[in-house]
Amino acid sequence: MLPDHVTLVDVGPRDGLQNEKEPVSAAHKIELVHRLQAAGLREIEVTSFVSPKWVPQMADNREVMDGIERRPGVRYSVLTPNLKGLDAALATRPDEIVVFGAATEAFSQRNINCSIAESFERFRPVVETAHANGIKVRGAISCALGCPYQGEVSADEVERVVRLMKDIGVDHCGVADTIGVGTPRKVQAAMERALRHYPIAEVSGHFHDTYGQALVNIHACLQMGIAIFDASVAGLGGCPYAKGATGNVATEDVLFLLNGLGIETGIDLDRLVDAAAFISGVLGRKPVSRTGNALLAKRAG
Ligand SMILES: CC(C)(COP(=O)([O-])OP(=O)([O-])OC[C@H]1O[C@@H](n2cnc3c(N)ncnc32)[C@H](O)[C@@H]1OP(=O)([O-])[O-])[C@@H](O)C(=O)NCCC(=O)NCCSC(=O)C[C@@](C)(O)CC(=O)[O-]
Repeated sequence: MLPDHVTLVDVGPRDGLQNEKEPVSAAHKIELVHRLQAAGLREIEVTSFVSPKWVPQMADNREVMDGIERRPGVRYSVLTPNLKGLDAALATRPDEIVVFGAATEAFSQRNINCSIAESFERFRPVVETAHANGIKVRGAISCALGCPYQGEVSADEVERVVRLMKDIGVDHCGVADTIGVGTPRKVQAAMERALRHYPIAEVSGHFHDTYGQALVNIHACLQMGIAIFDASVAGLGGCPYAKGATGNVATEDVLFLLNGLGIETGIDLDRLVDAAAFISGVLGRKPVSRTGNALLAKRAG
């Protein structure tokens, strides 16, 4: 049975914009967050507290977090790879923080400059400190369906990292297809490993649409009862450490699917398309979203 309600986490302001070569102003990022919450998004990944040398686009993290007019009922999350990032993030009152590990050693090294074991030594005090401050911790497992350096990734490798997340007290397990190579059976096998250690309400999917498989993978997760997905308005994005990776699945496309299935999200498609048009205008290109472009063309007559 499919779930009645799905939560979409819009990661556009963070995952979507982190790889943009031209600087996007803090004011535009803040406006994007405002438009997303006006469309009904209740979970927004706003920014990351990572090294500005590694990801310059997120260097304005504090300005962006401080500039948002917060709405009750909306959860604002930020990425923190280590205690330095968490300390800086705490000053901006995030509702949730995200630690991001990888299913493969090669990607862990390229993305956060350490081994998987070292990454968890860094995450452990981050989780403890976040919890001591009453903040929930989401974990993301990159390259759970394939790695740009290693290639195939097995379900055993995914489960190893799921266990590490559970061992250090991470509250939620996000399974991420960083390079978009997953297909439904493989996705279900990876999700099944996450579900051995986390309740279904604390497992989510994060799909990049590089090979056009994201929606079918989300449908495969829905069939398992999974009801939380990351998506990125206008299909923004691409990971700086995964060559050729395109954006996350577009939030508009996921919403169109969910609306068609009669699954409740609380999100207004027209206002979401407005948000997609806004940020695409800022970036000077069309949304990478079938639904967004179709509705914009319809509006234009
Ligand atoms: C993790 C580090 C920081 C380790 O980087 P490092 O060089 O190993 O760290 P370090 O502790 O040796 O410090 C080196 C320098 O970085 C500074 N530093 C150290 N930590 C921080 C911090 N938190 N904030 C700001 N500055 C920091 C530190 O102060 C020092 O500055 P310096 O003395 O040279 O001037 C680095 O590798 C990094 O920032 N990597 C970027 C990771 C990233 O943002 N990747 C993209 C997001 S993950 C993703 O997109 C995947 C996901 C989640 O969406 C799911 C999916 O699709 O797969």
